[in-house]
Amino acid sequence: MTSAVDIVCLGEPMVELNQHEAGGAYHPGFGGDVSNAAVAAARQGARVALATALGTDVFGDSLRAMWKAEGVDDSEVKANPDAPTGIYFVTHGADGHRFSYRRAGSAASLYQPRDLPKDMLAKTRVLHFSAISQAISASACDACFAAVEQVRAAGGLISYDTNLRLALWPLARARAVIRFTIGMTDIILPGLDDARQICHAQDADGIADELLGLGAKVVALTMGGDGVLVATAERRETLAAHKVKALDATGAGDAFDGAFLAEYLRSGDAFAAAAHANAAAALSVTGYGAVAPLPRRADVEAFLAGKAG
Ligand SMILES: O=C(O)C(=O)C[C@H](O)[C@H](O)CO
Repeated sequence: MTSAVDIVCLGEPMVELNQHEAGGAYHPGFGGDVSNAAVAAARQGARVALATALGTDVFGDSLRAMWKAEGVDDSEVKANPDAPTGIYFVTHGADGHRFSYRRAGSAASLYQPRDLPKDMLAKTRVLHFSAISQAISASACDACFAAVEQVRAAGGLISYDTNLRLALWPLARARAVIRFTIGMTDIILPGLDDARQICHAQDADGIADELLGLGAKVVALTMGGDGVLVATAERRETLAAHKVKALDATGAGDAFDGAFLAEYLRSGDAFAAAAHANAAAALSVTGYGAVAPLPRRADVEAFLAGKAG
């Protein structure tokens, strides 16, 4: 019997090789946007599971070991002996971080609707996935839509990050799929740069209006140094960004997503959840890699208490 979880994260986990300094060594870590969000939520106390597939290789084994240590449920992660686990490299330049993928034909990209964990999806409170989960292949995209149908039929919430990666698909297709998907989501978590490519509006308020108009119930628009705009049909608030010494923004949006969902499920308050997630995301950029610097609940609370005091 599948035990109930709070959040099922659907998408591709990967091993990360992060070059901290130009010309320097690549440091191993973990990535994959929804896996990052899963760990971020677990570190805030949520019960989280992954729905995906991994290769039966050392990279897949290391992701499973990491999830075990983090308390993330991998019981529904398929093992595919015929396809590899994806990897990606992170390099840093004057214009920020850059990703180079080695993921074509990965086990996660071969994921199909029939691989979905039906029982788990019927019980979860939230399904979280992203446009990367859809961009990696047609079958993975089909699995996302099938999962949305199953979770909505069972009364769960749909959370979606637009994570636009134009190395994976062309903008016209991405925009069409993302705009259609937003119509099925309860919680939409875009970054401002993505939103400007997906929406007609270019200013934060106009983007929030457009996303609510497409059907989202809660919008949390992350705007880097300009903070976060949180909007529902009834209320709207901008939270200022926290000033921290930023080293690597890889996965900052995923840190926000996971912390937001964990806190939203705890309090039912999107504005309190965004304040918590805003602090978690700020802390996540103070170290290298998508997963290692993700803060725990105590870190976020201490940080916020320090700000208040
Ligand atoms: O870009 C991707 O597909 C990844 O999942 C790699 C990173 O971990 C992710 O982009 C960070 O948000």
